[in-house]
Amino acid sequence: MIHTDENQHDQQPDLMIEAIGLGKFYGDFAAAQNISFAVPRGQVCAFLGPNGAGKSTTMKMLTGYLAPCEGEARIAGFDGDSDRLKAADRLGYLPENGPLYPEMTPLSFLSYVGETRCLGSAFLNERLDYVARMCSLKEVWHKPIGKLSRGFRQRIGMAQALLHDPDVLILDEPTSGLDPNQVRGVRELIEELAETKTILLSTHILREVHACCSRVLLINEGRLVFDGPTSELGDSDDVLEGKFHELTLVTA
Ligand SMILES: Nc1ncnc2c1ncn2[C@@H]1O[C@H](COP(=O)(O)OP(=O)(O)OP(=O)(O)O)[C@@H](O)[C@H]1O
Repeated sequence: MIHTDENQHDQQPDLMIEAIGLGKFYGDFAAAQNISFAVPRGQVCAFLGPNGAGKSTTMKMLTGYLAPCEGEARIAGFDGDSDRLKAADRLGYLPENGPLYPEMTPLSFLSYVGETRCLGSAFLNERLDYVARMCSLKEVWHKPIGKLSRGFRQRIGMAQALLHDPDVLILDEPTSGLDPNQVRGVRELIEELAETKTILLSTHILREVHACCSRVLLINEGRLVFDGPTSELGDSDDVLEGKFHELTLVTA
């Protein structure tokens, strides 16, 4: 796809998340290399791989939190390096262990996030109300974050990712460490968001893949080893688990 200033501003791009030959190296070690894929508008895509495969590294490069050693990342057609602020406006990112301020309440933290994003007060109030409802935060809205369970903290992370109403969501293990009821709640939230957003979602829970994602990207030892429709990896969690195992056997 050719991106010009004109088509970036006059029409919505078709490709909302683009990884173009992304690579990150620590000395001789490749945490991620030659990662290329493009997620079209409206698609919900699972990003799978064993521990240490390179999922978070790739997501950090896509979101502008980590500079790639090679390649480019684009969000909604905007280059993550030269057009970083425009890309950030269109993107909501839930990092694996996002920073939260324990002495703040969800309300004060999210208001602060909204101010740093320069959201106008009427829009911010509307969005605070929306995320409090969508992320089921009302009962803890005025409690210090440091006193909240992991489940609530994870939902505050989701709320900050959704606050500015971005088109694109990059969610790094949104259900990690949650109990089964909380997992279900987050899954339902993602299903609802999937109606209007483009989503890249990393997870170790294969059930989430069948529930939410039409496409799977699978990474192993820093390289993309599968990119295709979820249906190509079987129609049950057992079959998916077998394929996952097959595709991620350690090569060393
Ligand atoms: N700053 C760093 N210095 C050196 N190695 C690093 C650094 N950050 C990540 N790595 C290594 O890069 C590899 C990929 O890490 P990454 O966190 O991207 O994996 P992951 O797929 O997200 O794993 P998990 O599922 O456990 O979260 C790992 O071997 C990790 O130890």
